[in-house]
Amino acid sequence: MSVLEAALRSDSALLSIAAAQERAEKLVARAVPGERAPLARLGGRVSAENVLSPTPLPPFDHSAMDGYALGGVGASFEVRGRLAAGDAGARAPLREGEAVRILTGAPMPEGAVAVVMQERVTRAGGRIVLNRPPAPGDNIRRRGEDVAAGDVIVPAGGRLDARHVAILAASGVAEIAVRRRVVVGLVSTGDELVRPGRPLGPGLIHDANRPMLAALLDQPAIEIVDLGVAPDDRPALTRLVSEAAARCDLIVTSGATSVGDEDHLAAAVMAAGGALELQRVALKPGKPVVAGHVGSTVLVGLPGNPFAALVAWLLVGRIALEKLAGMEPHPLRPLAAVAGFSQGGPGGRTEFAPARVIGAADNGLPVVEKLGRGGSARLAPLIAADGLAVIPAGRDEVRRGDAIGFLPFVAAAEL
Ligand SMILES: Nc1nc2c(c(=O)[nH]1)N[C@H]1C(S)=C(S)[C@@H](COP(=O)(O)OP(=O)(O)OC[C@H]3O[C@@H](n4cnc5c(N)ncnc54)[C@H](O)[C@@H]3O)O[C@H]1N2
Ligand code: MOO
Repeated sequence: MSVLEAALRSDSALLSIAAAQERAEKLVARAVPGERAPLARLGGRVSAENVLSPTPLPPFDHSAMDGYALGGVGASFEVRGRLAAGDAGARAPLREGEAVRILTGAPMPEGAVAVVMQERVTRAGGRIVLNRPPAPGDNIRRRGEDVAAGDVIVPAGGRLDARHVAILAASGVAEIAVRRRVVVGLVSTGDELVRPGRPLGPGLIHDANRPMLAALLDQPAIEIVDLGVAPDDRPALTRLVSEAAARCDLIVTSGATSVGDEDHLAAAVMAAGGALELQRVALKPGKPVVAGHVGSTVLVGLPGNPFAALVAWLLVGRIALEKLAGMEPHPLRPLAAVAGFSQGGPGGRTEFAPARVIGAADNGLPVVEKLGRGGSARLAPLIAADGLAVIPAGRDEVRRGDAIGFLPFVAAAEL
């Protein structure tokens, strides 16, 4: 038995979640390389460069309102001409006592001190009288007040969404460097697994983990490779892991991580020339999660029980994926919440349990109730849950009203 196998099989001390996250990050030497992508393809991708605005925003001083640009600070003005959005600009500077009819977005004429909204003037023939004079500078949007030319408008390592696309488009940038999609291979292990849609024989169950992970990773920054089910057979699993390492940046397996006779993952990783550098994490459920390398490919081995696989992925696996994707890994941070239940403490592991928000405490924090009776194989409680209650390791007990953590599913869903 190798030292690693011995460590896996002993009841040695557990890695803290923070230590496991640090190791998961260190497993990744570098992010995947970059490529160029147009605006229409940026949603959900990760920027690979600090993008500088080639132009100030707004590019020229313009009116924020429909009204009149005023030359001077008087109470009555002679209206001379009209400026609309898209006009190149006024032919002559405004003089004291003159105003120009101006529409939102039109360039400010030289000499204008403010724009008055049309609702605040009385127009009589060719003149306006101000009901309420504006302060100097009112309703003028200045060139560069939003963005100066050369400002970083999109930082490297950000997950891009509509906000980033808006500022890039406004700056006239049509494409940027993004990380190429991370190729993630998904493998389920176990002789008992049957693809959903096929009938079950005696002793068999449907594979829930691979479809679950595929749904979780169905994101623009990721290309999923479905590697199917590996049997409980060391040579077959070794072959599959070797082949996957040649094609993928990250391999995510489930099952075969624990100490049973058919738990072959650690041995298969070693036989494929790899090594596990993370195992036994203080997670409840999810303790048997492992991670390591096969060549330059990172491998994350999730426990077989589906809820344990989900928790181990969210807390440990996704850290490696974020680093590969070119992001600064950001561990999920539970929100402050209040227990709506009482129970014994989780011992040396941090407990995650399906939970629902049932109200607000006097201090405004959400009160959460646990759903189901626990168990890393149960899925039904997740359906009625809003997220996961988080009970930190080391608590002796949890009493109704105690401070606990809460991880909403919405926060956990995205890379
Ligand atoms: N003696 C010990 N036994 C176990 C320990 C332990 O510390 N000592 N840990 C338990 C914990 S905790 C978990 S979690 C499981 C993890 O086991 P494995 O990762 O080795 O997973 P398997 O044994 O292959 O499967 C466990 C369970 O999950 C079902 N499974 C597996 N894959 C799937 C899938 N793709 N979809 C749905 N269900 C799946 C499998 O049939 C088993 O019922 O080990 C405990 N044992
Ligand atoms: O911790 Mo296991 O991961 O309970 O089911």
